[in-house]
Amino acid sequence: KAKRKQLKAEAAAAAEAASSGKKDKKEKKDKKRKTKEPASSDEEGRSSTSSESDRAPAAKKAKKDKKDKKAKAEPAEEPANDDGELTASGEEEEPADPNALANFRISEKLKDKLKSKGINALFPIQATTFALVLDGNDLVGRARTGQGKTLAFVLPILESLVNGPHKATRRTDYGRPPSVLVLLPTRELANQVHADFEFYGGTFGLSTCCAYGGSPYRPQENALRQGVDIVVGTPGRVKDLIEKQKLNLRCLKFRVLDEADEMLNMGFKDDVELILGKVEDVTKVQTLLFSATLPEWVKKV
Ligand SMILES: Nc1ncnc2c1ncn2[C@@H]1O[C@H](COP(=O)(O)OP(=O)(O)OP(=O)(O)O)[C@@H](O)[C@H]1O
Repeated sequence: KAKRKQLKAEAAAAAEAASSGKKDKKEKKDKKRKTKEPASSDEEGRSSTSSESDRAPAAKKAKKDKKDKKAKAEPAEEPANDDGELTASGEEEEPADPNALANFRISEKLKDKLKSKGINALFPIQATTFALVLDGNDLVGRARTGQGKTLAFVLPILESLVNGPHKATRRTDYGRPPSVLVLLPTRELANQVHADFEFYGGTFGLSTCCAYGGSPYRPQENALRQGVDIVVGTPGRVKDLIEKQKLNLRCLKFRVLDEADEMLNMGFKDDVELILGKVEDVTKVQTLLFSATLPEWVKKV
C-alpha cells in the first residue's frame, strides 16, 4: 500500500513536472512569437494571419508590376514640344515660342483664321511691327521679298480698326469712305494683298476693294459708292478714282506704301505724292512704308 502511495506521488510529481515543462515551452514559444509579431505587422501594415501573409507576395508582385509600368509610362507624361524641349506635366502648356500667336493681342477669331492657314506663330518682321502699329505708330520697314511683310501690316491694321485705337472713330455706315488705303506697284501684288485683307478682314465683316489699271472701273466705283473699309490698288488707278471723285480719303486711318522703291522705279512718283497729299490731317493717319531699299525719294516720303 505504501509502495502504491509512493508510485502515485511520483506519477503526480512527474505529471506536474511535465506540465510545467510544457508551460515553459509554451511561454518560450509565446515570447518567441511576440518578438516576431511586430516585424510582421510592421512589414505591410497588415495583421499577420496566415492567409494574408500567404497573399503578401502576390500583392508585392502586383505593386512591383505597377511601378515598372509607371516607370515605362513616365517619358510620355513629360511631353516634348516641337522644339524638343520638355514641358511641365500637369500644367497648362505655356507657349515656348515668343512669337506664338498667344503672345500677341490678336483676337480669337483672327487666331483661328491664321491657324486654318497653318500659321501658329508670327514671322520676325510681323512680331516686330505688330505692337508698334497697333499702338498707333508710323513705321518704315525694310524687308526683302517673302519675309511675310503682308501680314506685318494686315494683322495690326485689322486689330486696330476692330479692337484698337481706331475702333471708336471708324465709320461703319453705308457709303462710308475707306479707312485703309494700300498702294503697291503691280496688279499681282495688289491682288495678293487684297486676298489677304478679304480673308482675314472678312472675319470682322470688313470689306475690301481692289483697284488696278486695266481692270473695269464700274465694279470698283459701285463698291466705293456702297462703302468699303479697305482699298488696295496701284497708284495710277487710285489717282484716277480720286480725280473722278469716286474715292475720297478724308476718313483714312491707315495708308500703306508697299514696295515703295519699286513704285519709284516704275514711274509712280507723282501719283504717289498726289495721293499722299489728299489726306487733310496727317496727324490722324498712320503711315506705314515698306521698301527693300531706301533711296532719297523714299526717305523723303
Ligand atoms: N507667320 C507666318 N507663318 C507661316 N507662314 C506665313 C507667315 N506669314 C506669312 N506666311 C506665308 O509666307 C508667304 C510669304 O508671305 P508674304 O507674301 O506676306 O511675304 P512678302 O514679304 O509680303 O512677299 P512679297 O515681297 O512677295 O510680297 C505667304 O505664303 C504667306 O502665307
